[in-house]
Amino acid sequence: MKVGAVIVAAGRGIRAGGDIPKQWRPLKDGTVAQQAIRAFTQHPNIHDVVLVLHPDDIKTDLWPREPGLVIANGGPSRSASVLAGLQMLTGKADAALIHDAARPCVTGRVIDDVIGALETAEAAAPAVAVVDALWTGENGRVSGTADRTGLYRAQTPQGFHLEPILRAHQQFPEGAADDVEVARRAGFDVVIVPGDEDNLKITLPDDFARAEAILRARDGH
Ligand SMILES: Nc1ccn([C@@H]2O[C@H](COP(=O)(O)OP(=O)(O)OP(=O)(O)O)[C@@H](O)[C@H]2O)c(=O)n1
Ligand SMILES: C[C@](O)(CO)[C@H](O)COP(=O)(O)O
Repeated sequence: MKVGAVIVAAGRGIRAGGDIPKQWRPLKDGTVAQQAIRAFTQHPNIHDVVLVLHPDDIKTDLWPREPGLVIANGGPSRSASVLAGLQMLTGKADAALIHDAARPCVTGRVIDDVIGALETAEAAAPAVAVVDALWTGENGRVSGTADRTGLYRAQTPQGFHLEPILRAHQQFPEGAADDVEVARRAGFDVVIVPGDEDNLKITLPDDFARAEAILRARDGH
């Protein structure tokens, strides 16, 4: 099974603040996106990597010119960006791992587990079980509680066989929170593989320091 990767990096990182989109901010010995990209370009079982960029970023020097990267134009939603990336894998891969450029701490173990699950599963994605109590809140006060049984926090990379997920995204183009949601709309069976608490999505300003500490601890410096 030939596996490709789609790294979606066409967002604007509004919640993270800063002068440039979060995926282009410095992180350890590169940028946020570069750390995510390297996890896939340096993985022995990933053959093609597509980087999906916002049109405003393509002509800039913000994005890393990593060797072998194929570039796709992102769209107005994450789903649209994913579809653009998947289309660039047509004819090149049997399966696709779809990953947020905003998740720079992804490990080879998570990538291996998603690829391994695809040997027998229609789709596979990493997640961590919810272990905290869950509330609803209004105006700074608890308005209710919710049962956490069976709830997971989804991560990426989310893995699929290429043609089915491409068709699913074409069939269900309206925004979805993730690719598993699109796959479920198309009736796929999705296997959960163990996620990683360190595989955070950089979303808010404080997340950069946490990701930096994770990467430095992993390398011992
Ligand atoms: N139209 C979009 C929106 C998001 N993404 C990518 O999808 C990933 C997850 O999205 P999110 O964390 O929400 O990133 P942003 O949309 O940039 O963040 P914000 O909502 O704070 O603007 C990111 O790597 C982002 O670059 C994308 O490729 N195309
Ligand atoms: C795809 C994702 O990272 C899975 O948890 C998440 O849904 C992205 O959400 P965002 O609002 O686009 O950051």
